[in-house]
This record gives sequence, C-alpha cells and structure tokens, in this order.
Amino acid sequence: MDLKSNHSSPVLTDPIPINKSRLGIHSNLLSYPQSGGSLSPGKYKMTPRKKPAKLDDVRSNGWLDAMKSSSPPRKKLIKGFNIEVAADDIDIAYHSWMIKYPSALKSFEQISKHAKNKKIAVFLDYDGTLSPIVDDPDRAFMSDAMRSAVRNVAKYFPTAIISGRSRDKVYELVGLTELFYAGSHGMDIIGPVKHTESDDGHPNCVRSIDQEGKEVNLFQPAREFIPMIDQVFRTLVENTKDIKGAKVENHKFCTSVHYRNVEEKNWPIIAQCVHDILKDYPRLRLTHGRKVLEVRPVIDWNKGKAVEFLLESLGLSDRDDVLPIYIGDDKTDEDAFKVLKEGNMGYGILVSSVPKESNAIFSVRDPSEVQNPYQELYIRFFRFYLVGEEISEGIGEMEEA
Ligand SMILES: O=P(O)(O)OC[C@H]1O[C@H](O[C@H]2O[C@H](CO)[C@@H](O)[C@H](O)[C@H]2O)[C@H](O)[C@@H](O)[C@@H]1O
Repeated sequence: MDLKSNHSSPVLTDPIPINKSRLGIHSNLLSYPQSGGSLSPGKYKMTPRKKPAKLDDVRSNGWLDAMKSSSPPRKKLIKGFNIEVAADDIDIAYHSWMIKYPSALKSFEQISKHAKNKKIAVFLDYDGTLSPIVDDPDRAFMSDAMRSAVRNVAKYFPTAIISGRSRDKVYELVGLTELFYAGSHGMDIIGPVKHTESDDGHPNCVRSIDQEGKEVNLFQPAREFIPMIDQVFRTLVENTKDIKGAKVENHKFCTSVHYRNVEEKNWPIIAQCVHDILKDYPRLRLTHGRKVLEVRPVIDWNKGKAVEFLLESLGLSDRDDVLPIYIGDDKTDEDAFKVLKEGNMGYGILVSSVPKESNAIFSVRDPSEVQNPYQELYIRFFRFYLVGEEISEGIGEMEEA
C-alpha cells in the first residue's frame, strides 16, 4: 500500500452503501429506516430492547448456519442417522484436506529455501494461534514456552500481533515490548516511525509514545466510531444480560458478543439482539469469529490492510527480497491470507484441526504446532543467517541449539 498516494481515509463516507452483506440478509428485510448513520453523538439511536421482537430475521438469513459452523464440533454426525463418524474417517478427511493445505511443519524445508536471502516479517493472530481456545476469553493465556519462542524469533524478524481484541488487552496478554501490536482487527495499530515523506499528513496516523517511551506511529482509521461502539457495547450488555452464558466485550473500535457458553437453543435470541442493533446503526456491520459475533464499522479496513500498512511502515513493501509469514486461525485472518496470496508475497499458515476452505498456503493443527516450528524457525534461521549453515536436515531431526 502506498501511503503517500493513498492519503484518503478508509472510512466510507456518504453515501453509505446499503450493503446487503452488512446484515447478511435478503434485500426485502432491509426496509428499516437509515437512522443512526450520523456520527454526531446526540443522534445515536439508543433503544435498549429487553427481548427481540421476532427471531425470523436470523433464521432466514443464514446467521444461524454461520454461527453453528463457526467453531466446528469435534465429532461429526452423519446427517439423519445420528451416528458418530469414526475418528479414522475424520482423520482421512483431514489428511486429504492437507494435500491442498500441506503441513507447515513438513514443508519447512521448502519455506526455508524460499526464504533464502530474504527478509522475513512475521504476523501472528492471538486467540487460537498463540493461545488455545478456551471457554472464558479472559483466561486465554499463552504459555511461557510460546512467549519465549515468539520473543526469540522477534529478535531476528520484525514481528507483529494482529488481533480482534483491543490493542491494550492483547499487549497485556502477550507482554513482549519488542513486537508491534494491531488491535480491533487492525483498526488500532502501533507501528514504527518511518522518517520519510510518506509519514506526513496521513489523516489517521499520529505520532505517539509507547510503553517504553519510544516514538511510534499510532494508526486508528476508525477513530470517529469510538463513542458509537461504546454505546452499542452498552446496549448489547443490557440486551443480553438475561441470556445465560452470553458475554460482550468492548474492543474500542469493535465489540464482540460471545455465545460459546450459551445453550444452542438460545442462539437465535442472541443473534436477533445483534441483528436489531445493526438495523439501528447502518454504519456498523457484522463479522463472524469462533463462536462470537463481532460488530464493527463499515470501513474498508481489515487484517489484510493492517499487514500491508505494517509492511509499508517497516519499509518492507514492494520488495522482492521480503517474505511475510502470517499465522492465524479464523475467518478474520482470511483477509490477511488473501493479501499475501494475491500479492504472491509470502505464506499464510492456517491453524485448524478440521478441514476448511482457506486462502492460506500451509496449515498447522493447533497452537502447539505453531510453537514447535516457531522454535525450529528460530534455531534454523539463527544458524542460517548468523552462522551461514545450510538448511538441510528434516524437521524434528534437529538437536537443541
Ligand atoms: O483475532 P484474534 O486474536 O484471534 O481474536 C478473535 C477473538 O478472540 C477471542 O475470542 C475467541 O477466543 C476465546 C478464548 O479462547 C473464546 O472463548 C472465544 O469463543 C473465541 O471467539 C476474543 O475474546 C474475541 O473478542 C476476539 O474477537
């Protein structure tokens, strides 16, 4: 992305597109008045409803299907027979899927060779990638071993965390000062100061000071949505308070409604609460995560754009000698995989224990498979870059450095 020539804000201004996919519903359900579009705080529509009027919207528009498939069950049922498919069958399906998305562990040699004489930049999602998925989002901790692997790799390769959580929260969870952080799906980025002309005058980029007292660039393309998101967050807390297990998080530039701990029979109710909010706020839209509904501004910004922004800030864009690697596990990471794939500029690695379509090139099964090759990456590249040793051994054959 050329920041110099692209100084326009990613915030979509008037006319606000009535995007059917914003609500994910058929056009005849979009006859609500376009109120709430103004960003003036006095004009927010705040009509907390205890109970959604009807559940038909979310039943007919595919939300429930998306909610059910957002974090697949461990065991599959054969439709109509209620028989569990044997673990072996699931393994066979997984192994055939891996022909299309080969294991990053087994492809290490190929990745390493392609990385020869290139500068690697590493981008990491947090939940489901660095930390295992757990029931309570407040207890999604990464292990010390994972932290140390990330720290070691970041010594040699610029590394950024790009998370759906707020930047402060993900920083608190990771706790490494040597990384760059992008929160709220890339809508809140702290990146390096690049002392070039392209820094000047970007409307959403300001100089700031980080926790270490270092000068940094703070990029917040959805800044004007902060009060709106806060109001939506508060309304959602109020409207879901009687739904057992529901949890709402405020990430400053987006808000998440978790249904992992909600009984499945109540999923339509939670979906309808979110649906009703979106009807009142046409400048917000829905995205799906793992057992979570996320409400965010209708702006042309996502994790893929965040990767491009960070590469540009690091002086690593439009270069043949750069190899970005992005590791992530959910739908929001697909935007980043797509940027790398379409730009033919690096590798997306999907973390998934079940087969699913992706724009990633490689796969790993779970966070433990992120950590091991990560450590391996460090050891090998340390030798390769600093000691000049050829990369020839197969993975797993390495002794500890
Ligand atoms: O972009 P990410 O760093 O992957 O963040 C995406 C969401 O992650 C968190 O929720 C997910 O992880 C939780 C803890 O394991 C789990 O309980 C939840 O079901 C998952 O959806 C976070 O709480 C969300 O706010 C993020 O948007």
